[in-house]
Amino acid sequence: MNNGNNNNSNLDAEDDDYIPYIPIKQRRLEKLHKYATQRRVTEQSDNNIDEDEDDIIVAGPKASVSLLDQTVQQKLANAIPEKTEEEKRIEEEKRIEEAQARHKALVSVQESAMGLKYMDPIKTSWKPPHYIRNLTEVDHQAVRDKYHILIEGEDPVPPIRHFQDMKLPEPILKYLKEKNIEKPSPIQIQGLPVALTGRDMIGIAFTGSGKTLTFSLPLVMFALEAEVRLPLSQGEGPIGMIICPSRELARQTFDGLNDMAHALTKGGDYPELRSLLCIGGINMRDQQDAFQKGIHMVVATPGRLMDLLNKKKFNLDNCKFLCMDEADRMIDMGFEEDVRNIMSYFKSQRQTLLFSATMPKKIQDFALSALVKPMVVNVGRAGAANLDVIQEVEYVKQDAKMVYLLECLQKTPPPVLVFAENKNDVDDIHEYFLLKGVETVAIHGGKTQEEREYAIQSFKDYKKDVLVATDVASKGLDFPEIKHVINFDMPKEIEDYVHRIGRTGRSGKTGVATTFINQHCSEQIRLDLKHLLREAKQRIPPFLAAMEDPSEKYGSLTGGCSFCGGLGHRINDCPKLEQQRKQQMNSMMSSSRDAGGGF
Ligand SMILES: Nc1ncnc2c1ncn2[C@@H]1O[C@H](COP(=O)(O)OP(=O)(O)OP(=O)(O)O)[C@@H](O)[C@H]1O
Repeated sequence: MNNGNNNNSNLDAEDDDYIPYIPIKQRRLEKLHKYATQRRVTEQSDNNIDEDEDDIIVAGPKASVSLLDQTVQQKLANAIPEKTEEEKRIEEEKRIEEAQARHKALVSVQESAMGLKYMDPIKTSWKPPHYIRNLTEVDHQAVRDKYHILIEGEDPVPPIRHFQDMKLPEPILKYLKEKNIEKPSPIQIQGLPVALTGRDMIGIAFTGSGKTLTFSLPLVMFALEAEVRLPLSQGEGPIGMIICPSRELARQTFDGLNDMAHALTKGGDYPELRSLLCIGGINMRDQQDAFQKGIHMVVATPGRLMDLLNKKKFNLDNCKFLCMDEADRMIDMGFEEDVRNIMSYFKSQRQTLLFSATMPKKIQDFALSALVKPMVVNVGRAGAANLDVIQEVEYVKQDAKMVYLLECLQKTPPPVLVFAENKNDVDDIHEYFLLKGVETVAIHGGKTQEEREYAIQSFKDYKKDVLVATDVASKGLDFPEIKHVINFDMPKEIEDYVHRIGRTGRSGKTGVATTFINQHCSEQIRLDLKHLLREAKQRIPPFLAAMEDPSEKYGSLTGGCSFCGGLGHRINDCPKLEQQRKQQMNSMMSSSRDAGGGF
């Protein structure tokens, strides 16, 4: 990216190659502590302290340790009581988490370079009605308790149980009614007032629980307020932006925004609000009208957005609202660098909202330092599966999967969604179903945009009974009435599993999810799955029940791994963290090689 701040960009890039570095001072102290403990326990000489090649403390006889260090060692040996295994484990976990959290933030490069930190949230003119404001915090908490809403953050905004009390324009209330959205869902009860007041927010709630409306409606209100104050003209805008990890999800969110905007112009004396969809594979000329009159809202995928910003098709000078949907998935899918770069296009403070059904602590840490007085609104454990989904896990041998898949289609009436990890499998299943006379469509990254849109639309319109897809379709897509999700294979990450099965059991309806498992899936993911099933009070099949359980080793695994959210392990054993470290190490080694430097 060339944004006039190359140095900063380089700094930023370095941040992304970040290897959790433990400062020398800390390593030394840890080493000293280890040394002191060993001395007390074994009473051995200190010749055998050092095992690591890169230790800072010099290995060898005591004579080679400085007097100062010897004094510190002696003090530590006398002062620090020996820690239990549990204490050490907790300490180690904390250290890993802190190392991960450092240098990861959702701030623009300039802001971070200038040390700029916003202290107060963005101001909107929206306020809860006085009769809600007059209630006590105890009353508000009673509402939260009733709907199992957990919040964190200073000056909490009150929850509101009825759309009618949210000061929404009449046409919006009518629109919601027409869509059979009568009462706010728990995430909306708390999330809508938070977003409408302009507060930064992390919103976590089950798949299918109405998160999209929680951020889309405030954006429409924000854009409306801005337009009423000072109408946009050509080349201006956007006022706010939603970033989604996939094209399909972006389109769905875009359609929702447009529906609300049309409801406003159709049903009342409200100005026109224009939105722009920025995704790969569509022709921007088709949206020339929005460009010409000024754009209020943008819905985009990160890559395409970067492209358009680079080409100066529009700018974010007046953009004051940013929402990242499926924020954790976006970072996991490798868009972190893009997101950072996008941040550098903002010229002033914005309201930032992050939403997902799965939000491991690493992503919360990534964001929290950049959010201003944020409120975290949480309905259910982050990463927990939707309890309206009946989860069935079956052991199916690799070569029996295709035939058994056909049999599985009989479990429920259509529509059925089948997930497979790779494109070839999707194509094979698609072909097999067509041969068997099943009305099927398929989507994956190798299909053209037209093919993808045709598949989604014909499935949504009930013209096709089965959609076979890679994970593209798992994130946030809202297909009404899906009866059954079949996982032809288990995804590599438990969050993807939660998102996949969350395509059914939406807005309070029950659905079934069947997952094929065999020896091809890793032990780690099987353990995470076992814990997830247990948490959701689902049947655990014998081959998972028989697996050795690490919770026996550690006592309780409440909350699971704080890095990836998997329930079957702790951060110390996290395979994803390990993989990330390896990647970082590789990229550092290659950049070091490129620069002709040594390690
Ligand atoms: N308060 C409500 N009452 C009834 N239905 C609702 C309500 N809010 C949203 N819906 C409907 O529920 C469905 C799921 O909502 P949505 O797509 O926002 O879920 P989500 O939480 O974003 O799920 P995911 O995590 O999969 O993205 C949509 O069809 C939406 O129209």
